[in-house]
Amino acid sequence: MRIDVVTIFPGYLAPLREALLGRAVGTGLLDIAVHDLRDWTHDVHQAVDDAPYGGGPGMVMRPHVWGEALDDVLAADPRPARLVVPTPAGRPFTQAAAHAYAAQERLVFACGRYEGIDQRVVDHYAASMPVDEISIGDYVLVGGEVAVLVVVEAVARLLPGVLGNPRSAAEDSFSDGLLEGPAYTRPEVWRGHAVPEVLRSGNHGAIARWRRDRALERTAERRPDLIAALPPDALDEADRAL
Ligand SMILES: Nc1cc(-c2ccc3cc[nH]c3c2)n[nH]1
Repeated sequence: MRIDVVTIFPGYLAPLREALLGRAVGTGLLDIAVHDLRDWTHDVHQAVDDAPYGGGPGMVMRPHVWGEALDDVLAADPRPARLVVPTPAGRPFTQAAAHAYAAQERLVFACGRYEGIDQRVVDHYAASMPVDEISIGDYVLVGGEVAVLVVVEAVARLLPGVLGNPRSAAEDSFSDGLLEGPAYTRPEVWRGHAVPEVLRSGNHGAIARWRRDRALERTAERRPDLIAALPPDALDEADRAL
């Protein structure tokens, strides 16, 4: 997979070179290119923003700079790409979306700043390629870069070979529509808190049941919306008895 990120703060994307993602890049599982939007400006001030039509606070990112940048970035690789634009007004980014993105050959991220990017940029490219305006949560960041870090990490970990143990991704929270339950490791007792006995019993059937029950309890308590969204056949009789 190739990932391109266009931003006025390339340094914000440095974490993509670290740890798990850095190794994925180093082993060729992932190809990441970060581009400075200002490289496509032609004025001495390298202006990328201007006042909003209709008035209002802040500035809006100018369409022509974005157009020149995205034209060049898209042309640099023949693989079909999906343009992803983080915005508080976007569709929620979910684990299902992460799986869909992991199947893409190429993702191009446009990082907005200020009050965002002139809407005509999204409208223009949406006429010729898939474009997603996505939100990583109902809170407002200062720019799209942090959202890109979140999305790239959620997607990259799903790529074959990136995670040491592929079962981790298969047993993720949300993989079965539920939140993960609690996890424990040594010591058996820590500050008077003991590990639940069933987890030390060696009874794999009882352990699986206990973990499922804890996941159901946690999901019902913290995210009843996920319970409501489960398909009718998702809960078995034992689940319903909980
Ligand atoms: N989920 C979420 C996305 C954002 C976001 C994305 C891009 C820009 C550009 C300027 N402010 C931004 C905020 N905030 N919260």
